[in-house]
This record gives sequence, structure tokens and C-alpha cells, in this order.
Amino acid sequence: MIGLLGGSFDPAHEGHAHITREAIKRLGLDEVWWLVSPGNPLKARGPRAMDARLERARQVMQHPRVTITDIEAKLGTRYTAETLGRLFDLYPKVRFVWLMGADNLAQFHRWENWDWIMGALPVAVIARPGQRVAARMSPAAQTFRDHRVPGRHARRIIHMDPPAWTLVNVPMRPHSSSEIRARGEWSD
Ligand SMILES: Nc1ncnc2c1ncn2[C@@H]1O[C@H](COP(=O)(O)OP(=O)(O)OP(=O)(O)O)[C@@H](O)[C@H]1O
Ligand SMILES: O=C(O)c1ccc[n+]([C@@H]2O[C@H](COP(=O)([O-])O)[C@@H](O)[C@H]2O)c1
Repeated sequence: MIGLLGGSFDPAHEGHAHITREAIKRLGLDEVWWLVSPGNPLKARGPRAMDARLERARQVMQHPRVTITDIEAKLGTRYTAETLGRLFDLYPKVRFVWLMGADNLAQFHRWENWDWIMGALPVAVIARPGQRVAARMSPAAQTFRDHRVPGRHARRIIHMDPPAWTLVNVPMRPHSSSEIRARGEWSD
């Protein structure tokens, strides 16, 4: 079972590394792939160059089960639903789970074909400071409330037919890319 963590990683930080390690542990994943995005379709401002983001990501996340990839740039996809469709075609025998922080679940109903994504693979949402209530109350959580698996049984989602999602409570990390950019520690 491979976890997919999509993100701008502009730049990658300890929060990303932390939720990745937690997801491996809590869900029992064989691998995690970081999908370093060519650019979030909902963000007006483009991220820094891919090479710089990949390099930083590889410094921040060194783990035998984790691969940092620019596969979306290679495939020419930007929308997650499209990326997933292509990955399912390329790796028909692999089972994937989508990983994201709680802030992303709060916005998830704005993603293209988000309800298809929920039906296409299990989804694990990982706690993020200040985002748990927004995630729980979000349109996506409400729409799929009957398919939510309690966090203490998170491991079950990887064996279930989707839709199946869970909100995993882990010790939280406050790091964020926007804060690092605001401090001026990540610029061209
Ligand atoms: N500290 C954190 N705790 C939990 N999840 C996180 C954390 N930081 C990032 N994530 C999750 O990692 C994924 C990629 O995040 P992203 O690259 O957008 O970083 P970010 O810090 O949220 O960036 P920005 O501040 O620019 O929005 C998203 O699913 C996001 O929710
Ligand atoms: O597919 C969409 O419509 C969509 C809209 C917003 C974000 N995403 C994806 O969500 C992931 C997190 O994005 P970000 O910028 O918050 O790191 C990343 O893989 C994006 O491609 C996807």
C-alpha cells in the first residue's frame, strides 16, 4: 500500500516529514510518495522552481520508505483527480491511499472531481494545528460522514473499498511553508 502526499512543498518542512512518518506508522504503509506539484490549481501565486523544491524536499525527508517525485510535472497533470487516474493506469496492481493535512480536507470540496476522488481511493486526513474543527465540519466530511472510520481504527481504511476515510489524531507540528516564506527564508 502506497500513501500519496501531494503538495506544493514550497518549501518542504518538518510538518510534512512528521505527518509522513506518522502515516507510515499509523496506517502500516509500505511506501509514501511525495507528489511535488507543478502548482496548486487553487493558488494564484506559482511556487518556486521545481528543482529547488525537490532538492529541499530530499533534504527534509530522508526515509527508506519515502520517494520524492515530480511525477505530476512529468505526466503534465495538475488536478489531483487527473493525476490519480493516470497513476491507476500506470500501476494497476498498486493500491494507493491519499494523505492530506486537515486544512486540505476543509477545502476539499473545491477540488476538481473531489467526490470522485473520495470514491476512488481511501483517504487519511492528518491533524494540523487549528484545523481539526474546520476539517470535521467541512462539506466533504459532512457529505461522506457515513464513510468515516474512527481514527483509532485508521489502519482499517487501507483494506476497505472506498469511500473510506479517517481523521488521524497525531501529536501536531506547527510548521507551515507560508510562515517560512514570510520569514524570508525561502526566496529566489
Ligand atoms: N504542519 C502540518 N501538519 C499537518 N499537515 C501538514 C502540515 N504542513 C503541511 N501539511 C499537509 O501537507 C500537504 C502539503 O502541504 P503544503 O505543501 O501546502 O504545505 P503548507 O505548509 O500547507 O503550505 P502553505 O503554508 O503554503 O499553504 C497538505 O496536505 C497539508 O495539509
Ligand atoms: O485537484 C484539485 O482541484 C486541487 C486543488 C487544490 C489542491 N490540490 C492538490 O492538493 C495538494 C496540496 O496542495 P498545496 O498547494 O496545499 O500543497 C497538491 O497535491 C495539490 O495539487 C488539488
